[in-house]
Amino acid sequence: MSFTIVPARLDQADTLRDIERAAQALFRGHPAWPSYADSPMDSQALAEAIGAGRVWVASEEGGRAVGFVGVAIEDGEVGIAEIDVLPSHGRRGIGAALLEHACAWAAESGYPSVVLGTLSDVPWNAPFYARHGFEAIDPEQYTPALAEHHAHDRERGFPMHLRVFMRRRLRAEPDGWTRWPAPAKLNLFLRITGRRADGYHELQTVFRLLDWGDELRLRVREDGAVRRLTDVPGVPERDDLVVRAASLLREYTGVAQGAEIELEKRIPMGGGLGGGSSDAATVLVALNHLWRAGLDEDALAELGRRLGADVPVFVRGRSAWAEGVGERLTPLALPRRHYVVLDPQEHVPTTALFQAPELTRNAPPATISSFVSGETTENAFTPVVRARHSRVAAALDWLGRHGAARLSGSGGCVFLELRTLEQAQAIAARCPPAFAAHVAIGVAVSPLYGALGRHGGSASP
Ligand SMILES: C[C@@](CO)(OP(=O)(O)O)[C@H](O)COP(=O)(O)OP(=O)(O)OC[C@H]1O[C@@H](n2ccc(N)nc2=O)[C@H](O)[C@@H]1O
Ligand SMILES: Nc1ncnc2c1ncn2[C@@H]1O[C@H](COP(=O)(O)OP(=O)(O)O)[C@@H](O)[C@H]1O
Repeated sequence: MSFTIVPARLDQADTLRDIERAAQALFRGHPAWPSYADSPMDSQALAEAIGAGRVWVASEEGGRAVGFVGVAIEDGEVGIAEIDVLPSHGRRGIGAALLEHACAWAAESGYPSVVLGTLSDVPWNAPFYARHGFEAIDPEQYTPALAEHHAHDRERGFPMHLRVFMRRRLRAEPDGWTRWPAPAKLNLFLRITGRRADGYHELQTVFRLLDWGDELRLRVREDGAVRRLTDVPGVPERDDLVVRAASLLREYTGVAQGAEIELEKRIPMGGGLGGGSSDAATVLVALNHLWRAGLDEDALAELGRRLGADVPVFVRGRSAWAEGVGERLTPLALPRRHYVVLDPQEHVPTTALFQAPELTRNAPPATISSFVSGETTENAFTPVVRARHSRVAAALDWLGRHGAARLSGSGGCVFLELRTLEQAQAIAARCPPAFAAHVAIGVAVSPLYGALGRHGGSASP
């Protein structure tokens, strides 16, 4: 029997919980059984991990999920949060393949190690992980996250004499692939203050970067070719901003190398979350590093601006106040906030909206202080998009029942800002099936720079 390992889909969450339950049943009679049975995976946390691309399933031919692995980042290393295989499918190498998949993901992402908690006396636990290069961690050496897991296990009545935390040190992937995040953005407000001679609009906005987004895999090619290996519906290879970014960087720097690019798209395209722009910025920053092209941030941001108005903020990697067409940036320290982002799954064309006669394009300039005080939160596109796109209007209305819902960029995604993760999760959990909901945290510094640091570059923009 053959199987494949692919990112989990949200509609598989219940199946994964069933697999967990079936796998745990093997522990019946073991002293760990009561605490396992008492603490199944939290469904909202599982949905978020799937949405973040941190869960992979092993599927049989025909698509049935028979096992899965989920990871979380803790203290700068990757933790195996859960790994389960249906007992009926045990002893076929599925668990080993899932474990290796998670370790390869961690190595490509530049993490130094993978950790997990397991049972010392169960043959398919600690001895299995030891065969895969994991070593027991001395309790004296626990990281804060492991110490917390340990304390939590004790509290829930876990048999602590059998508890063992293990770590595997990683080496760079031998095939040369590296992984890089491309975060989404929200526009916390957007005002159009004028129109330039070239037809572009002068605007003011606040870009809030999120900890959630697309993921790119990059590998240097020595023959100078730039290739996208992933099909993106509606975007031919040569038009893809990732290919255009790589080609522009090559031409500008005269670097002889090329690149292979794979894309894991999660950010809805044309959703006002800046997905294509962020992908392009990630390619610029990552290939500048991998090709040792040596451009500084200003030069990369300028190349980014040639690709699109939203690219520079992702290159600079800080949530910011923006003016001009979005390239004049002032980093902004924003309070820690959580967001529910709804995708109404309706494509909203940016160019047509900028051309809409009813768009207010001569607003008086706002000030940073009027934004910080909470006075300025409007988005100039909202009335235009509401009138033209009924699904976006419905998403604004639904989310608006829970607070001050806003449009991001030219839409169609809409969002609500919340103080706590729990508030955001509770709203996302009630989201009608017509919209896709994501929960994300606003970040001061882009996760792209964390990845650059892990890959040996500078971790701060
Ligand atoms: C509205 C915003 C707000 O962040 O975001 P999105 O909704 O696209 O995410 C941006 O200004 C969009 O930036 P971006 O999507 O990079 O735009 P570009 O590719 O440069 O331009 C697409 C088209 O939009 C129009 N455009 C764009 C930016 C701008 N300041 N004035 C414009 O008039 C132009 O007609 C241009 O041809
Ligand atoms: N790598 C890419 N990802 C997404 N869109 C891309 C990409 N390359 C080119 N595009 C084009 O850019 C358009 C805008 O995409 P995107 O940046 O995701 O949305 P928005 O500008 O609304 O925030 C897409 O509709 C698509 O035609």
